[in-house]
Amino acid sequence: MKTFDALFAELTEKARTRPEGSGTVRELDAGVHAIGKKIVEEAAEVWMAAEYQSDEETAEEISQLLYHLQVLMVAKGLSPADVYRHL
Ligand SMILES: N=c1c2ncn([C@@H]3O[C@H](COP(=O)(O)OP(=O)(O)OP(=O)(O)O)[C@@H](O)[C@H]3O)c2ncn1[C@@H]1O[C@H](COP(=O)(O)O)[C@@H](O)[C@H]1O
Repeated sequence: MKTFDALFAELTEKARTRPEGSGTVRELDAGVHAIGKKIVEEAAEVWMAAEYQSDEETAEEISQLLYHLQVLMVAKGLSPADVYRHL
């Protein structure tokens, strides 16, 4: 099972090596504005799933929101520690 930190390390490596076919690289190239829109879209999907769908579907939507938040962190050069500091 993948953790938040393990996914972040994977995405950081993708940004560095830019492998062919990586959705993360594509999203990073689209820029912060596009990533931000994706975050808002995923947040709405989390909300709708929590109200109207199963716990499993809600968990999946949450995982997608976390992914897009991490892509934004990579785009902005923020580390998990920068975030954890505020928790
Ligand atoms: N965890 C994720 C992940 N969660 C969500 N997503 C992306 O978010 C999209 C889900 O968004 P939607 O539900 O809106 O589906 P969609 O509308 O069909 O998606 P789009 O057409 O908008 O891309 C997926 O299509 C993926 O592009 C993810 N993309 C990648 N990962 C993981 O990130 C790592 C690196 O991935 P790559 O960079 O693609 O190699 C791998 O471990 C992946 O498993």
